[in-house]
Amino acid sequence: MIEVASVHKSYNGKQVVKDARFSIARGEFFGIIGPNGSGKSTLLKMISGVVPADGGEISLNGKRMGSYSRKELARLLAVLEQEALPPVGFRVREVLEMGRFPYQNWLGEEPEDPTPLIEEVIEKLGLGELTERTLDQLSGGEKQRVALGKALVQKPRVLLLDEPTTFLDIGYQIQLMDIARSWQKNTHVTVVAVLHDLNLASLYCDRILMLHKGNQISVGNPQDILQSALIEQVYGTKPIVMEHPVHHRPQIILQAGS
Ligand SMILES: Nc1ncnc2c1ncn2[C@@H]1O[C@H](COP(=O)(O)OP(=O)(O)OP(=O)(O)O)[C@@H](O)[C@H]1O
Repeated sequence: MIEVASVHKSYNGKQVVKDARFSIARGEFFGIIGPNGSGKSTLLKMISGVVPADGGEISLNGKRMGSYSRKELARLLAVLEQEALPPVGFRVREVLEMGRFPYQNWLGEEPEDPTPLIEEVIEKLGLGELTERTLDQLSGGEKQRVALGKALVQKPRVLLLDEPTTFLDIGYQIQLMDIARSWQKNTHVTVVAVLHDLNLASLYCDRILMLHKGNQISVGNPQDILQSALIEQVYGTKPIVMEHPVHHRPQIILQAGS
């Protein structure tokens, strides 16, 4: 359970996240949406502990984030962001093995052999043919799958995804989101995902937080949040919102301007 209470953050005197307050249940798939610069990544970075909040409190399982050691946090949280990948000379298998660092002693050993878990992730993410390649030999989409693989190998309680579908074609977007969701269902990991694509947010999230200029506009299920008038107010463009014929969730259809 993640609790965010009255959290705010400023850069150069400008508040970029203002009074964020919400909670995320264990095992929930929680989305954060909002226009460019609305504070999504900053909020995610505060949840992961990378960026300190200026005020308010974030707690995880009833304990303040600041009271966890770095190693404890690394076992609890994994973040998917491409910048988190190591230098390009590393091979894919080595990168996946790095996901086990939080569990290793100073000799690089851990009580249980992680190989079956690493093999499971390689298989689930279809990385089999890439394991001996170095990162500079991968496409943007392949790197994104490796970054997700490293995060899953970490076996976190909370998986933080910062725009996970960037660089991915529609097939891989769905594949990555499906993998995150099936992992969530099987392991009860809590997923917090910053998403630009409102249709993906609609299809995969249990609840969504909408931000606008650092303000928390609303938190609720996709039907509550993905309404045409609210989207227009926040994004400045009016979409048509229909019910998805298969999933019965909001489907956002963009309209070209005149
Ligand atoms: N390290 C920083 N120093 C100064 N300003 C920053 C820093 N990081 C973010 N900002 C500013 O804070 C605001 C929110 O940025 P943030 O990256 O959280 O937004 P976002 O909603 O994730 O945007 P995008 O959708 O464009 O990725 C922006 O105005 C940004 O310029």
